Amino acid sequence: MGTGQEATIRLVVAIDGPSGSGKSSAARGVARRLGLAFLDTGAMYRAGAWLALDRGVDLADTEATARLVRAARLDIVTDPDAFAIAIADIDVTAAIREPRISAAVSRVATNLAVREDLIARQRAIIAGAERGIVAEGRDITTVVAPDADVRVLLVADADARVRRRHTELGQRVSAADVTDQVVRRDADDSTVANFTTAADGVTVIDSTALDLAGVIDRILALADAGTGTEIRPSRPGRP
Ligand SMILES: Nc1ncnc2c1ncn2[C@@H]1O[C@H](COP(=O)(O)OP(=O)(O)O)[C@@H](O)[C@H]1O
Ligand SMILES: Nc1ccn([C@H]2C[C@H](O)[C@@H](COP(=O)(O)OP(=O)(O)O)O2)c(=O)n1
Repeated sequence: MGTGQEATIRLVVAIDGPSGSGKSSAARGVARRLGLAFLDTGAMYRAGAWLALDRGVDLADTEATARLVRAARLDIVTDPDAFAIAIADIDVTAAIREPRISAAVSRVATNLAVREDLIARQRAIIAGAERGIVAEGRDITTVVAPDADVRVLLVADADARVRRRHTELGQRVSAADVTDQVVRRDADDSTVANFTTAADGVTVIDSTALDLAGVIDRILALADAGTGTEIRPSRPGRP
C-alpha cells in the first residue's frame, strides 16, 4: 500500500491519429502534467528516413534500407521538455523536420522490416520508463502498446489539420506541399497501420473544435477514470 503522499502507479498512455491531429502537442502536454516520459515514435521513422537519404540508400530497396536502420544506434530523449534524437551518433533533431524528410518518410514507415525493428525499440523504451510514458504515433494503441492504461485515437477534420500544419510551417512550404504532407502521407501510412478507426477499448477524441488545453484535459480525465486514482499533476502549468 502506498502512503498516499505520492502517486506510485506506473501509467502508459497511447495516442494515435492522423497527421496534424495534435498528437505530439497533446502527448507532450499530458507527459508534462503527469511527470511522465514522452515518446514521439514518428521521430524514429523520420530519423530512419534521414539516415537512408544521407547514406544514399534507395528507399525502394527495402532490404538495404532495413539493414541500414537495424544496424544504426538510435538515441531518443524522452523528457517532454528536452526532446532530441540522434541516429548513428548524429544529432538529427532539427533535420528530421525538413520538408524533404516529411516527403520521404512514408516510404520508410511502410517498410515492414523497418517497422519490426523500430517497434521493438519503441516497446523497450516504453518498458523502461519507470514512472510511465505517453507514446504517440500511428500504431501505439493497436500494435506497440495495446495493453496501455489509456488508449486514445485523436482525430480532426482534414481541413483543420492542413490549416494547422500550414500555420506551423509558414511561408517556407507551399499549400500543395502541406496538403501532400498531410493528406497523401496519411493515405500511404494507412496501408500499414489503422489510425482512422478506433480499435476496441480506444477512446476517440475529436480535436477539430477543441484547443490543445481541452484535448489534454480530456486525456487526463481518461487517465483518472482508467486507474480509479486521482492523478495529481506533478507539474501543473503550461500545456
Ligand atoms: N487542439 C488543437 N487546436 C489547434 N491547433 C492545434 C491543436 N493541437 C495541436 N495544434 C497545432 O497543430 C499543429 C500540429 O500539431 P502536432 O501536435 O504536431 O500534430 P501531430 O503530432 O498529430 O502531427 C501544431 O502547430 C500544433 O501547435
Ligand atoms: N508509430 C508510427 C509513427 C509514425 N509513423 C509514420 C507516419 C508518418 O508518415 C511518419 C512521421 O510521423 P510523424 O508523427 O512525425 O508525422 P507528422 O508529421 O506529425 O504527421 O512516420 C508510423 O508509421 N508509425
